[in-house]
Amino acid sequence: MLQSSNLTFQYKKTEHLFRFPNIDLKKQEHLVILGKSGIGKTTLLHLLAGILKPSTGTVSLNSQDITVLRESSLDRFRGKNIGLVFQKKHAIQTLNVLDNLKARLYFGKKKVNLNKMEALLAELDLLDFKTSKVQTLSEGQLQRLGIAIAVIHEPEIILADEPTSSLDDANCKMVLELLLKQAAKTQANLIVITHDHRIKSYFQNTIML
Ligand SMILES: Nc1ncnc2c1ncn2[C@@H]1O[C@H](COP(=O)(O)OP(=O)(O)OP(=O)(O)O)[C@@H](O)[C@H]1O
Repeated sequence: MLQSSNLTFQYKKTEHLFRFPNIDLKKQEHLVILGKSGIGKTTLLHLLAGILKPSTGTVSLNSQDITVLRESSLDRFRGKNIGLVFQKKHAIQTLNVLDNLKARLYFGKKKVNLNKMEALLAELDLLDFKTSKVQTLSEGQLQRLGIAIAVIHEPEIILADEPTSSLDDANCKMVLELLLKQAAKTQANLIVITHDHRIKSYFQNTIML
């Protein structure tokens, strides 16, 4: 399903060349990538998502090497196949909760299905807020909306950047269980990058950068 091989990356105007270990995940296998601050975790996640182009190496999702795709094809591919849970919440502030999900489906060229959207919001304890504007949500609700936006289009792979670092143990457990449950529902791969060692036990595969 997801493979990366010989990935290296250098930011413009910097000396350091990042070298990343190879990744090989079969369907429904999950991975946590650990490492201290500044080691390159977000850089690796952005390479896996096709947000950054590597200096060398390949990233293949379902046998499609995304490093050879042009910008517009890559946007389409990412919109359809990848779900991103960002450190900073990325809902559209001026839209309500439901419209944020519709926007994500539209971007991924997937059908809008009200029942499906409402079922997901119910699972994430957000159904009562479906017509609420994003600005009025609490931090926890925003975080759960971030997960809903990342998975509503049923991506092949869910990539999460530090989803638990600022959370207490109970919320850390809840967010991880939600991510794992959503991944199981659509048979997606889940990759989490973090420096939060509490979450190691949830994953069968670990890479330490
Ligand atoms: N656009 C950029 N240009 C130059 N250097 C960058 C850029 N983005 C990140 N870096 C540097 O690359 C290194 C790795 O950054 P990255 O965000 O991947 O680390 P990280 O392991 O995710 O850190 P953290 O856990 O603190 O989020 C850091 O030293 C950072 O300053």
